[in-house]
Amino acid sequence: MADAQFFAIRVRDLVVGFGRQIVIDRLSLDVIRGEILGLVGASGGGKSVLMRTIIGLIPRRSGEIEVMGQPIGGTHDHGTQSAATKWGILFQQGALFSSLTVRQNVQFPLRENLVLSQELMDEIAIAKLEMVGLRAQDGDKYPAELSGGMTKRVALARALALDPPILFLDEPTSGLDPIAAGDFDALIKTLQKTLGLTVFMVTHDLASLTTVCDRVAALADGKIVAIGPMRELLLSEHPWVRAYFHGKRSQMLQPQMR
Ligand SMILES: Nc1ncnc2c1ncn2[C@@H]1O[C@H](COP(=O)(O)OP(=O)(O)OP(=O)(O)O)[C@@H](O)[C@H]1O
Repeated sequence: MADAQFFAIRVRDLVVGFGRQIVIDRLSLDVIRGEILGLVGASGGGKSVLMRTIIGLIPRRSGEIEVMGQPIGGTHDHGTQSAATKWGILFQQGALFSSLTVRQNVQFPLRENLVLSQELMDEIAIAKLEMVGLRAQDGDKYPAELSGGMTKRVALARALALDPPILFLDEPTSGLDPIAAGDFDALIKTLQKTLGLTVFMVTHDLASLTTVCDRVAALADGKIVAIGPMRELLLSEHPWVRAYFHGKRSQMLQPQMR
């Protein structure tokens, strides 16, 4: 199907809720292969729920989801678990295993999913650490010995361990200072270009949205109310999108965007 080659993620009429609360309400969204899509929305608006549902970690009430041409969840429950391990995922609390070294953390998905010699796993770990801008010797450190920026990079190296075609990032720059956040953004952009990765990124970071995202999608009232390059989002008439990008705080931060 031509569409499956063009789109990395296709979501149709998705409904997700908890008890009486409907969080995602007949939402549709297409993510193009090779793009970095930024997802914005109010706190508690359902961004993480949407991401986790796409990955197959949260059940849906109705709707269709396809990731890299494969249906997620629904009646194919055996596919759910493999989807979560097959795609690279960096959660907001992307905690590393504190009792494992950096190298062992990066190797964790390899151990869980493949049978490889220790030598090969060590080579892969070094390659992944270098890919995210860390040194081979950082592999001997424990998570408690890392800065926030290094921790995110190790979590990213772990997410890349199985060479996923798609990365899911939940607020990857939260908690980083602006320089570390900018460096992390540049790394994501480099990975997109060099590995041809598709990136689905939940973020509140206006700098990330303007500098690395090819398109931005705005989630409000359980739906995608605007989607397009940042310059188009800035022209959106939707009240929530206007308030988000043209509110006092955004204007203070982004005078050049007006
Ligand atoms: N497992 C769950 N059980 C019940 N309710 C949940 C569950 N997960 C999320 N919710 C609810 O779904 C809504 C959306 O939460 P979600 O974490 O997706 O928001 P968000 O847009 O990612 O917010 P933030 O920007 O603050 O991280 C919230 O009202 C939350 O309480």
